[in-house]
Amino acid sequence: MANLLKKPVKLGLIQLASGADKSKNLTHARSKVLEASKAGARIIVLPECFNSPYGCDYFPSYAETLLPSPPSAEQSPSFHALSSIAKETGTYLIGGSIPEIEPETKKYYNTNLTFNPQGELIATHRKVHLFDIDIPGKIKFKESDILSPGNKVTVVDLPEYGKVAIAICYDIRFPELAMIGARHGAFALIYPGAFNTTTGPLHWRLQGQARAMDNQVYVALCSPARDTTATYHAYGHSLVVDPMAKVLVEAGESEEIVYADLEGGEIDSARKGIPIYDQRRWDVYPDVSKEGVRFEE
Ligand SMILES: NC(=O)CCC(=O)C(=O)O
Repeated sequence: MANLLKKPVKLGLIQLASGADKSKNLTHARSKVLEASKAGARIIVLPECFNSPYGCDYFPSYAETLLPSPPSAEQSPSFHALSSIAKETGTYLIGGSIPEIEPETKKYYNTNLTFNPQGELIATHRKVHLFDIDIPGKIKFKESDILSPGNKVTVVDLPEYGKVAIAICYDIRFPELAMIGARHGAFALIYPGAFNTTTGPLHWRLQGQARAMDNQVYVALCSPARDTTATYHAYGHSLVVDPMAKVLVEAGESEEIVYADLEGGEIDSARKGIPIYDQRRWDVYPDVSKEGVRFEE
């Protein structure tokens, strides 16, 4: 069986407490990434919209320009902060997400930036499925009022370890995306996210376990800490699930870093024990990971 994860690695999820001040959020993110790297984490994840409050009212005022790449420090302070933190700590930094504005079209996106230990940008993922829901009396949210969707699947190679698939929050509800990532060799599906206090208790853990169980890979969900003074109350509960769908670690609601030690053997033994990965009936239904998958915007 292919060794999807080449060597064991400690994953760190930073359940960051962010506020309205972007530069304070960036400084704070740096101190937490330093803490995680000192604890041995070599792949570190930040939450969705880690440098701003989360909400349609905030996307335009916090949006940064990422093109042409690399952007200047004025165009994207978050790009430069993430790059230098990754380099300073010598870690892979999956930089949650930030609101992005595309300079030519003026379209807004919810965008992840991922850096290698040299501080080089190695992936971007624009949230593909926008969070548009309306549960009467509970929560109404329409990202598509402001944001445009991304148009690609993101699988990135971290040469020392192997591949990870990256997507953002609501993207986790679409198992096709996860399956494509897994079938393109990812050892982990990583979701910076910000579920809320209505859907979080119902589905956050379940979604993480379902994607792990379906695909027999590690799954990590990284949330902001809950701030009840903010307009959007993030669920928290950042967690890591193993390839047998067992929750290895789960945060509470406050700021916290959670860690998990990932090992390739766990993927192999899950797939050997319950061989669904190789029992697919592509003669009965199509393989979504094959036809027409877009890896470029
Ligand atoms: N930020 C998001 O995409 C939230 C998704 C969410 O809460 C859900 O239930 O799905």
